[in-house]
Amino acid sequence: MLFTCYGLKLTIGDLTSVQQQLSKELITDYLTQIANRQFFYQYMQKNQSAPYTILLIDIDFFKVINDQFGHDRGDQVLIELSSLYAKALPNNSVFARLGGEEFAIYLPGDNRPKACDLSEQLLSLAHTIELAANRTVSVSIGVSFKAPEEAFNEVVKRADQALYKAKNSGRSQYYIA
Ligand SMILES: Nc1nc2c(ncn2[C@@H]2O[C@H](COP(=O)(O)OP(=O)(O)OP(=O)(O)O)[C@@H](O)[C@H]2O)c(=O)[nH]1
Repeated sequence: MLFTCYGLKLTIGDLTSVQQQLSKELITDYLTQIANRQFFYQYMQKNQSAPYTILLIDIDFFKVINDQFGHDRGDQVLIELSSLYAKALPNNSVFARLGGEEFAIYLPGDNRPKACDLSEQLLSLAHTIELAANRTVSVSIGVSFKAPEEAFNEVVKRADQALYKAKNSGRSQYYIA
């Protein structure tokens, strides 16, 4: 069967694929192609019953990277970091770009040694992105574990406070809330 939509003749199959594409675009970050903020918060809201860990990751001095190496290189850094992290993360985690140079990871469970190992790994991976001779990217990370009965926005708030401490203590490190 054919439908007419904005002057185009579309089959049901076409409409389904357009709809699927639009649904995917709504939850995907346009630049890095990982999940976006909207998807991340919806996912957290729906997965509140079991223990989980949140990692907030923020690239250090990103404004300086843009200013010194150009906005395109800045974009490239966001893409490279996303790709490195997406490959390194466990399959059951959710990785999203919250906006700008800030990323978040939802990790099922609240295993502290595991969160520490992962944070160390993410700090090291950032340093594999070279900006110039002897100059690499660095990130700061804030970690929080969901407390019983704690609302998801409170868990994120504590991770954000830990991130703030990591930034204020010299960057390129992680803190646990
Ligand atoms: N290239 C690029 N830059 C972006 C994008 N989104 C936000 N920015 C830039 O990211 C920069 C963030 O700067 P700040 O919030 O000052 O943070 P910072 O320089 O990383 O400093 P610290 O977080 O304190 O280490 C701003 O200059 C924004 O313009 C983007 O999609 N691409």
